[in-house]
Amino acid sequence: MDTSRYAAFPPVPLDDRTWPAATVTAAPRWLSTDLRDGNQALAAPMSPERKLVMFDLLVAMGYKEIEVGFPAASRDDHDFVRMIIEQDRIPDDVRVSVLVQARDELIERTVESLRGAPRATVHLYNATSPYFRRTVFGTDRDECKDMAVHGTQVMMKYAERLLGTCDLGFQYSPEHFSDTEPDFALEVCEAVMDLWQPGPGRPIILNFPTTVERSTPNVFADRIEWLNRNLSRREHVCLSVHPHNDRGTGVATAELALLAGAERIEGCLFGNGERAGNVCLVTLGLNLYTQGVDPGIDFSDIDHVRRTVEYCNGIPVHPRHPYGGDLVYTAFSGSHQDAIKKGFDTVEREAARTGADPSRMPWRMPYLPLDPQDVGRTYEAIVRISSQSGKGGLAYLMSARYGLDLPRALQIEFARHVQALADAEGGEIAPDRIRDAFLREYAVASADIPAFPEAAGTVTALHIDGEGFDPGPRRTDTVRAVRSALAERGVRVRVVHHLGPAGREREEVAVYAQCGLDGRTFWGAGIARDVVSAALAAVGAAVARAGLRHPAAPAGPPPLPEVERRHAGRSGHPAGRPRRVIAGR
Ligand SMILES: CC(=O)SCCNC(=O)CCNC(=O)[C@H](O)C(C)(C)COP(=O)(O)OP(=O)(O)OC[C@H]1O[C@@H](n2cnc3c(N)ncnc32)[C@H](O)[C@@H]1OP(=O)(O)O
Ligand SMILES: CC(C)C(=O)C(=O)O
Repeated sequence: MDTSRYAAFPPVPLDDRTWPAATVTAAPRWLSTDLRDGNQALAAPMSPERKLVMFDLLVAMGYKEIEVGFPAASRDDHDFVRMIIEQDRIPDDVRVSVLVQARDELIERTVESLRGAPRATVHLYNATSPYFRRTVFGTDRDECKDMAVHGTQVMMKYAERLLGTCDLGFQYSPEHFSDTEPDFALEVCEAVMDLWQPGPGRPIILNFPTTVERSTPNVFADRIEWLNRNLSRREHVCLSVHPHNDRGTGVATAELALLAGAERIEGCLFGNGERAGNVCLVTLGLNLYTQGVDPGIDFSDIDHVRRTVEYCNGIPVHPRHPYGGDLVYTAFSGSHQDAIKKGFDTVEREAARTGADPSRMPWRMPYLPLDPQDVGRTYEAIVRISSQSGKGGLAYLMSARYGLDLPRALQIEFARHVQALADAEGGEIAPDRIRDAFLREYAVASADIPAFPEAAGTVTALHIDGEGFDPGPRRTDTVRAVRSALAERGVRVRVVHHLGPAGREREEVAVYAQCGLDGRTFWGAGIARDVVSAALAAVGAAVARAGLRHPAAPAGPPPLPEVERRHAGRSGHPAGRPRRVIAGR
């Protein structure tokens, strides 16, 4: 590869820049150009029906400025604009805009397409960079400026036809601004403003694109800060940016531009658009949200947004796309899963201690910058198990999905079984298979435990999972009942542990018995509606696993139970744990 064919981008001389110390405290004005820049980049542009689906989505999400097309481009584009106007589909608080080149015949048709709209914006553009001046237009600087001025004149002439019926706004973009000499971009914009005469009640939008993103975002921010300082009539100018994503830094470009004084951002949902796309409005909006700034856009059902965008564009959204991809709230790796489990446990403890509603507590969670429930996702897919997972992830999954809080030593032992399964099979292991593996291995059917060899074994520890609701006398009674039920069968229990925090409601109890038998340790699990039955089953299972099965006990694994999954609602348990562990036992 020959790097000598490429040149580094020139920096902007701005030594007293202030944007690095700025912070963003309010959302900018957003413009969705899904129906224009997004649409023009599709191999198969949207049909009128898909355009309408996209338009309705954008309106429902709360976008107030929507570029609805390039009416002079095609009959479809023109007719769509006519349709939403004639069918009165544009809400009162939404302003549509249409794009046009600085060419007389196109401008007339474009302005005409807006007839009957109560408010709209005409967006005029021409490229201003030296390369385009030379190669595409064959003009010098003055001629290039004249294109913009003439286009504005023509636009204003035709706009008179809409006088009194339409509140017509005006937007001008020096296309390829990021490759244009800043002083020339300013000169062109000033000439356009001299004609339009922005003032009170007559604003102008000046929109500065990185038509092709070719520099780092700081260079663009310097350019925006320079413009912000040098544009005249600044209070009547809405300084807008239109970042593309050729270097993969469209989001950073937009965010630094905001720090530098931009007030409006144009982009597309999930970053559709020419080449590597326009800047992604979902990412920008939710980046603000996770800083505590209201983006003013409804992202509460991100999967609906994603599915609709995929339908309209005919392009799938990458599973790792920020905030909306299928996998972005999922951890496969062990240490991530372990930290997430500990994070949820902390929330649960804190909620139990303070009585706070977990869904209203400040969000702080390892590896999850956003609460998935805020965008309509559940906690179910946070942890998925593969060969990269460890005991923490397993423990989370067993707890969050099946209500089984395994003691640490059992987590470690069970993780080895699952690892062996993952090594043997490769790929992901579905949660239900993990649950089944657990039950098959540890909840071995054993109706009774008369074979427990009094002299040879003892129950080293019983872990009661699900009786955590009562730290007081009832808990003591429970322990007493369990001990005496086992004692009747000649089984001594050394220690009883309670798992799970106080305050958790459960319909079933799981007991995990750690038994020392014949000099080795065997775990067994029992799940039942009462703690005594669960404890007997757990000890029985441990005995059976040790090979000390009572002759009358049924051999083999128990029938697999149905699992009732309950996802916590927004006010539910942060980990979405089911109240009932396993039904039908
Ligand atoms: C960065 C952006 O996304 S800008 C938006 C781009 N979007 C689109 O192009 C989609 C819609 N466009 C179209 O459908 C077509 O290009 C049309 C209908 C507008 C025009 O089509 P045509 O007239 O057949 O020609 P074509 O697209 O090739 O036009 C190129 C001509 O326009 C000129 N031109 C290009 N941009 C501009 C502009 N902003 N202002 C004035 N003239 C321009 C070119 O110099 C060229 O002129 P030439 O024919 O004298 O060499
Ligand atoms: C018309 C302008 C704003 C544009 O789409 C671009 O430069 O990318």
